[in-house]
Amino acid sequence: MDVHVTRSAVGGTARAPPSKSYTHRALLAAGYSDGATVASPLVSADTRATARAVIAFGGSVDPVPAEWDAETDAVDVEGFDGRPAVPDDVIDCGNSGTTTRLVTGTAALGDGGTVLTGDASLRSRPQGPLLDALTDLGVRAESTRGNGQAPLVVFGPLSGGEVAIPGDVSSQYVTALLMAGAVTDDGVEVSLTTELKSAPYVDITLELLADFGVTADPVGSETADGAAGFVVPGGQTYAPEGGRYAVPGDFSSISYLVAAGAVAAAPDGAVRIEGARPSAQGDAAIVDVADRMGASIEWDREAGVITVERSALSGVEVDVGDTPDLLPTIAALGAVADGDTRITNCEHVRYKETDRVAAMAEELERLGAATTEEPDVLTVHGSESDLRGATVDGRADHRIVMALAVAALAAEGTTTIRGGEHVDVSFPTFFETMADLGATVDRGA
Ligand SMILES: O=C(O)C1=C[C@@H](OP(=O)(O)O)[C@@H](O)[C@H](O)C1
Ligand SMILES: C=C(OP(=O)(O)O)C(=O)O
Repeated sequence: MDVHVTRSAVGGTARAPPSKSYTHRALLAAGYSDGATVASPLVSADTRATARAVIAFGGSVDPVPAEWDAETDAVDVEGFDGRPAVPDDVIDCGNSGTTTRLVTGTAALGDGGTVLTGDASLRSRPQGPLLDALTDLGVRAESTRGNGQAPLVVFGPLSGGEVAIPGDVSSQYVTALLMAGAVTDDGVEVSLTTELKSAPYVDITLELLADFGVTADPVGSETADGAAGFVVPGGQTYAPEGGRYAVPGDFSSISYLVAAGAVAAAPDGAVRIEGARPSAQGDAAIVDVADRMGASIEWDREAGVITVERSALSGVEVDVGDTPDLLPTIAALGAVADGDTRITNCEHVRYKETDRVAAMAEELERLGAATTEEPDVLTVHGSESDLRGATVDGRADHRIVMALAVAALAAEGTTTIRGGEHVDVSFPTFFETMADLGATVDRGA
């Protein structure tokens, strides 16, 4: 689907969608339990994939994922109580890396084989370190093509143990081992052979596990950042207090709304974002990044409200080691800001739905921005007056689509974004939300 976005001013109040990361974990944790309700889940393509996996392992999900819609404010899960059944069929993880990695961990617990696959993007993403770790733990875990990518075949059962894994490809491997490790007989101890990238996502896992009554800890640090590894005792039971877990708002999604306000809030107007309560999400760093670039931004943490006004932006340096999903947003902000925005420590951002470093460099160039790409640094040489509407390719990647839509708000004329439908992965109402804020958005053919 082509979406046409014309330079326009925005203003008013928007609500952050629920967090994708917490929703995946909460659904799977509810699957590991004997039953729990996930309140205010994100209803999206990726979270449906995790719910389908819970069903494949013998859980039940009400309403079923195919029937989730905008009115779905809670999902009741009857879990498989730590003992996943062997699925009747292949598990289709769609476009979702989180589903694939976390569910590979679940598959390892089964007393039989599980096959996982997904779309072309998913089948190009790295799974090798997780397969190797499971193999070291005595599980047969293979890529059918022998290239470390899905389709994957996993034969459990896993009883636990000690394992070493690199941390610089995906933190989701650690999350998978911790979530599954809690219901093994012996527990799992993971030691990191490299620095951990995307560390706040492991903090999200630890926070959610604690809310489900499961103990897991970093080794050698208070948080995932700087930890030498992680340990989760076995034989634990997943059970959230009161049988219910409520998902907080999503700061990766909030980043597009913050950026829209920073580049295009009407004079005398502001974008107000509700649902922005503090949690373990590293992507809350977008507030600080926008502030450093010169945006007028305030975050009332207690009320969970962010208010952004437009002001002149200038380039900054940002390390995205902890916050890979912010790269597209920061690159879009950088295109509008004056001067250079250097986004460093971003090699792992190349392993997402697409190579997001190359994608943002190339697509922003189409809009008139100059960029310089190095293996782990993206520099955007920004200047709002250079931006002109053009046809850009969203690369079948939700975050590229949304970041380009933000840049389009500040580009002269109209920008056509190919593949607008991919926002369904994490923020299905993105274009409605932008239109409600006053952006000129035409979702034509
Ligand atoms: O665990 C998670 O929920 C996620 C972890 C991050 O991936 P990596 O750990 O692979 O960097 C992030 O990019 C992804 O969108 C969601
Ligand atoms: C990379 C992402 O998700 P996943 O790894 O689950 O595909 C994302 O949402 O940006």
